[in-house]
Amino acid sequence: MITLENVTVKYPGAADPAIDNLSLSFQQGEFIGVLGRSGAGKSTFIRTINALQEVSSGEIIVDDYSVHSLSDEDKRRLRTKAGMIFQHFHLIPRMTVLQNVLTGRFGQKKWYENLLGLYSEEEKNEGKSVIEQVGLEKMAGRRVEALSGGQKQRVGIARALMQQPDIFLGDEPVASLDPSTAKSIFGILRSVHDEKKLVTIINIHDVEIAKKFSTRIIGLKEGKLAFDGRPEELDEKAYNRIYDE
Ligand SMILES: Nc1ncnc2c1ncn2[C@@H]1O[C@H](COP(=O)(O)OP(=O)(O)OP(=O)(O)O)[C@@H](O)[C@H]1O
Repeated sequence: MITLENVTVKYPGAADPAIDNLSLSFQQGEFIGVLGRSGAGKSTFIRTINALQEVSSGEIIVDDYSVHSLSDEDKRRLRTKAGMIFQHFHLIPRMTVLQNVLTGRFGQKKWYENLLGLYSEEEKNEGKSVIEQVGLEKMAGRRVEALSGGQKQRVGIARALMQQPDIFLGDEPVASLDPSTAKSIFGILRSVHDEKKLVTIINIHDVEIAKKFSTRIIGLKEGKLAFDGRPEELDEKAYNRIYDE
């Protein structure tokens, strides 16, 4: 469903590529935890899959389409199919939970509908249903600025769900949360993933959480693949391959 063929990403002026000749394939239903030291290329990897970052060479193929040869319009359409969850949530603090969640439909609506905040009853009901799915039903009318970090990330997940995605991408979505909240957020992500049979690819620093919730672990080191296997295959030797200097 998602294939990377010899993908290299080199930032202007950088001595070494951030992603170095990576070839990988991901199938529907896989929940992939991406590990690696700081600077290993994890964020670049996620952003490249979402066509937010251009490749320097190689190809990314999603559902038979080569992402980087798509027009800007088609790239936007592809992005609506990939729900992105961010470390710092990227929510609108003064708007309510429901209003934030409804913005997940942004890419699928006409510009003036977005400008005027026009949503159908059906969309509002769907918004309420995804809010319920992440356990925030009592807070749909509350402003996001009055929520805890864990609750904000649940809103982030609900907004991504509102996109009706095929792919979930997460760039360190629990890095600013305490360990127990982080686990509960991963629990929600995994149950949504299983229910919708998505492809989920998430960068994470916490190896224990990655092993507990992923079906597959990818380890990056200096932009190259240092590990690709099942969580139970990530033994000490593999761990050292990813994290040793
Ligand atoms: N916009 C940019 N311009 C130039 N270099 C960049 C840019 N973004 C990232 N880099 C470099 O590319 C490499 C990979 O960075 P990236 O952010 O993808 O790593 P990461 O594994 O996500 O790190 P972290 O865990 O610290 O977030 C690093 O050497 C970084 O300095």
